[in-house]
Amino acid sequence: MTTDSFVCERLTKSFAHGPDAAPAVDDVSFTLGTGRSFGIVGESGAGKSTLLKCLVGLLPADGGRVTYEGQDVGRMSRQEMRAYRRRVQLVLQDPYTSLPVNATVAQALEEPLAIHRLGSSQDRRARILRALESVSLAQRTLDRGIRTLSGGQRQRVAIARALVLDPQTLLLDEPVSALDVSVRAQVLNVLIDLQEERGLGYVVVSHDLNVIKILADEVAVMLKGRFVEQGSATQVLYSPRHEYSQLLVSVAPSVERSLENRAQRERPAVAGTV
Ligand SMILES: Nc1ncnc2c1ncn2[C@@H]1O[C@H](COP(=O)(O)OP(=O)(O)OP(=O)(O)O)[C@@H](O)[C@H]1O
Repeated sequence: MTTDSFVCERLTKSFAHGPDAAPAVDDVSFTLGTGRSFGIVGESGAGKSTLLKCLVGLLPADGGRVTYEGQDVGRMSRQEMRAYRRRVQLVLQDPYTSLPVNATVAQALEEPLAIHRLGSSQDRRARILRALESVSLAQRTLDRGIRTLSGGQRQRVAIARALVLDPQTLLLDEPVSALDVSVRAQVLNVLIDLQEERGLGYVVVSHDLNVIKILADEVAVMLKGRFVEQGSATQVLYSPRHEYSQLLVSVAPSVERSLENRAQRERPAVAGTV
């Protein structure tokens, strides 16, 4: 039986107030099943990052409700919020700014464990090695400085930094958009494999429909703060109903190839199509 991890009900968030101010997130509802992927696609400024920040409790919502495994995120005590932020990890789009640039990889991966006061030094080492392996980075990477890594390696370290806490859900904000086309497929493959190995749930936002096609089971199309369409990936991507979704699908390259990869579900190596 499928259970739900996130239930987001009529969520609204505004930054400006007054008669002409449009909410950044406007009456958004969706459900994420445990171990499933929910993709949100929309252009820059649609409200995608704001929505993720509300989900993780970094921004308070103005209206509506988010629950995670039945617990109201807006009503958590400090202690509950701390535990929640271990289980739900936000991976930001730009590994250049989200990682401590002067640290080594080992230090960057240990930091979240220290913040959450988790594990003995032996246990921390085991978690770090497991996370590193999960993102296909060699153990010798641990001694490298963050500055010396390529963009793809940094993004994999950013994902590993989330994984050391053994989360259940990752919120992925444009997980590959800061990367060269040639390394996007590498990182997408890591995310696909991780979900199979660890049963993680994903909420993934992107302006790139191909990324959504590869990662998501359910898809919402976001325009000016609202979900104008949502449904199964196959429905939204094959038979979009809203004219804005139709426009997005019509201009996205490599549609068929990505859909075929999803449909096969053996998850072969993602070709460099995105
Ligand atoms: N801290 C803030 N203060 C004021 N306005 C904000 C703030 N953060 C976001 N906004 C506004 O909210 C709207 C939605 O922004 P958001 O960053 O959520 O969009 P997005 O879809 O993630 O865009 P992008 O893909 O460019 O990151 C925009 O109009 C933005 O200017």
